Amino acid sequence: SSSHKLYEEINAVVAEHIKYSGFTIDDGVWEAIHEEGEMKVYRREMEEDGMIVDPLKAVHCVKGITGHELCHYFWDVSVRMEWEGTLESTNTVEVVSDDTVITHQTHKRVWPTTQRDAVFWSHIRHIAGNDENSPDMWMVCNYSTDHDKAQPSKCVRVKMNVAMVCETMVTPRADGKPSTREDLTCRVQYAAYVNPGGWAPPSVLRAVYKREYPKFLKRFTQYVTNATADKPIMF
Ligand SMILES: Cc1cccc(-c2n[nH]cc2-c2ccc(F)c(-c3ccc(S(=O)(=O)CCO)cc3)c2)n1
Repeated sequence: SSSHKLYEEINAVVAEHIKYSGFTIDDGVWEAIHEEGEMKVYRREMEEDGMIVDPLKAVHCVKGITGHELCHYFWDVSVRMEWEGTLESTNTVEVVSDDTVITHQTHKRVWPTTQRDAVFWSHIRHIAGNDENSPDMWMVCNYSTDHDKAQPSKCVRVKMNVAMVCETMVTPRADGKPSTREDLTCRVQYAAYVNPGGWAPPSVLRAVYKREYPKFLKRFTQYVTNATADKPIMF
């Protein structure tokens, strides 16, 4: 229930991501690392006590799906193994409410670094827009947390703060008929801050980020497109 002690942190993290979701990338510090069609991926080089923690931002435009659908599949742990290529295992350690779960997941090892795992709350939220300068958004935040049911493991635990923020554009039909998927466009903003939690060679980490984020965004958005193609639209 929303009285759960986590909600103070959840509300603060959500507010922070909403504040930065209108971000500008022309402030010179964001370096484009990948552009493919509508997908543009940026990073800024940042270190924290000698470790690479390069924040990442990506924007994408996906035809034929809604922000609600994209966030639903990003939040739904039961389908994560189908689209998250580097995932080795996932375990839901607590269901906080119908919009928040705490998950412990391990990722495949990236040579030569130690295998990583993550324990985080994952919260899905619809922010109803009331006018054009506060648009209607769906978002999912994945934020590291501790949990006594998360087994200690051989992995190095990452600290992460990830947000998927979506807006849906619906092109009105001339014939006034109900919208179809051709009339939908989902504008996606993905922000990820992953502290690897233990030392890893900077060159290896930067290469992994540069390779893995675009791959993940492409594979995940393709997954949602396929999963929703023959289903009624979830607005
Ligand atoms: C997409 C991506 C970017 C950068 C690195 C890698 C990667 N390659 N091999 C291991 C990992 C790895 C290690 C630890 C992690 F926490 C995540 C991680 C990445 C994304 C997210 S999420 O919240 O965006 C999606 C849910 O899994 C969570 C954890 C990924 N994958």
